[in-house]
Amino acid sequence: MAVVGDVALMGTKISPTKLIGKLEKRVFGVPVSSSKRFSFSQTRNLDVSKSRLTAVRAVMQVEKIQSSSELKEGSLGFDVVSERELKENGFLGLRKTKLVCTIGPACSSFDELEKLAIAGMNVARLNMCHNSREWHQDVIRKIKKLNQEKGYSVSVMIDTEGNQIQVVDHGSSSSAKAEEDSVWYFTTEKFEGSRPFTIQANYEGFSEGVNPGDEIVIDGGMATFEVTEKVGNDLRCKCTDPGLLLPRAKLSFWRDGKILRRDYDLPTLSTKDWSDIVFGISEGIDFIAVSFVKDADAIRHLRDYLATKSSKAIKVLAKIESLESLRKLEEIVEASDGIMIARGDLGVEIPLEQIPSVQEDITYVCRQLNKPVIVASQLLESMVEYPTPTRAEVADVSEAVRQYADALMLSGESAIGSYGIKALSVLRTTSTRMEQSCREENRQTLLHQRKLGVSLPDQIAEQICNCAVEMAENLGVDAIFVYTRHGKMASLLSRNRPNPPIFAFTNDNSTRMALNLQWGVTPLLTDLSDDMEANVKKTVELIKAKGTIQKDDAILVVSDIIPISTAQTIFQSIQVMTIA
Ligand SMILES: Nc1ncnc2c1ncn2[C@@H]1O[C@H](COP(=O)(O)OP(=O)(O)O)[C@@H](O)[C@H]1O
Ligand SMILES: C=C(OP(=O)(O)O)C(=O)O
Ligand SMILES: [K+]
Ligand SMILES: [Mg+2]
Repeated sequence: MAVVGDVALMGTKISPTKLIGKLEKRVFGVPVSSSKRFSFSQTRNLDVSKSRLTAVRAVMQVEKIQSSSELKEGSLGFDVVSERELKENGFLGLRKTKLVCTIGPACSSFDELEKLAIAGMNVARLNMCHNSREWHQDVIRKIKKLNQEKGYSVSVMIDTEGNQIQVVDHGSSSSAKAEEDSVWYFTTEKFEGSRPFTIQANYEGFSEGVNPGDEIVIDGGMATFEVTEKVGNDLRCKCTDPGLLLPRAKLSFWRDGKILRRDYDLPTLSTKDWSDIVFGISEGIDFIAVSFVKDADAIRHLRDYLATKSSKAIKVLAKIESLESLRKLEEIVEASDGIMIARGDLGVEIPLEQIPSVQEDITYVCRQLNKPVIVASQLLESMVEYPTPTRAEVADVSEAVRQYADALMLSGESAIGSYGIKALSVLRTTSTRMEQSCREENRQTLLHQRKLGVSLPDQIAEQICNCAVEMAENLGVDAIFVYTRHGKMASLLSRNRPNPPIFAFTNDNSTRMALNLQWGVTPLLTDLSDDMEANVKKTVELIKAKGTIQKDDAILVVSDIIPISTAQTIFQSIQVMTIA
């Protein structure tokens, strides 16, 4: 009571009793009913988090009897996890925020990968900085096998090593400690055995433009050195802020409190990155995340390359992790298929206290420009070591969900941590809870959408999707169905962050895998014809047969199947149907 009184005194307009009601709703999840249909949908999902646990358990039990997810005549390409979540939790219980897991030694076995898939991993990320080609190939093949044989639908992303200046060797196999005032020698010269207080950097030109008096910051603040002398290309430095030197620690150079921007002669994609990309194409990956993007050129270049070299559509994500990429944010977002806010390295380049607002800005720009955005790095960092997250970490995850990020990513938590599955379930339950709060507050009605379309068909598509979502909200429909070959309509609907789930029916498997990163979209692989009536009829029947749709459920149907065969008129429409 005292707390409520305090809150009221602090100027909130909500009366204590109303506030208690609001808190109860938050804590116990009592639904706010706005319309009859809406409340009907919600009462089926009273305790989403609890029934979700049942869902995961249930999936674990049925997984053995699931058949192939590949398209069969008259079947619906539902992945086993979404299908189970839908059966257990109803339409509104489908999680909106997508989950990405970095795969490392802690989770690379078939069983561990399957546990992550069951626990909701939508995309598996392979960081090409680490491990061997064979290791990555083995992981990709296991994921494909899980998808094909056990009915999961996990997309594969490779993340390029990129060009960055980092430590190759600091004289110790694990971490080395830099003590205050100790003198260290930075060089690119390779040395055999141990050479105390010597740090080998990976790039010949690392010291170009660096002068005595400048600072070298390790991993964004782990330790700091002052350059005391330049010896040829090498640097003699004194440790001014003691700390740890980890393997492959990253180096940044500072003068008068500002990061030193030097025109490194380093392309965004190195020779190794190109060979990793060729490897990725041959393994049928779905996404390439490009590290240390400086401008839109590298992204355009890669997309052009993929258009000619890859038979399937591979989506290119730009990682925002440098000052340059922030300066050219809009052109990079426009040129790419999606964005990763790589807060790890971004925190090396900009002051840490700017990360939260920069994250919010990037998330906003991405939604405006209709590109999916992943919030990455240190979301649950303490869970690399501990089985529960800190309260601050849960608050960070919730904030990313409140900002309507499309996806959240685990790094070390899943790659090397002992509690990867637990970390994933923290992401799942935390995002589900925040999504519910956003729904109850109807926060999506506050979203403003920038006009995107230039051509008339693009403008029509955009208007149809904006209006469709408004209708869906006003009518309180149970689900939105969209028929889409390339995923554009599905993403335009998702951009409006509607309350009902978006079922995106597509006949293109790469569209289906790409939509795994899109907020609120459940992609389904199915045959589509030019006859929209037939498509709708067939998919409703198939969903009905799954037992997930009920009498009187209302479905809003959006279609933009553009006939490929004839010069028929393009027909884009919104229809609402009630299940008889
Ligand atoms: N494929 C892998 N093999 C071995 N270790 C890995 C792999 N992927 C990730 N890791 C480990 O997980 C940590 C966190 O992953 P990530 O954030 O992707 O990399 P980094 O810390 O290098 O930016 C890495 O520092 C590394 O120790
Ligand atoms: C995701 C990131 O990139 P990487 O893990 O490849 O450094 C990051 O810097 O936050
Ligand atoms: K990387
Ligand atoms: Mg990075």
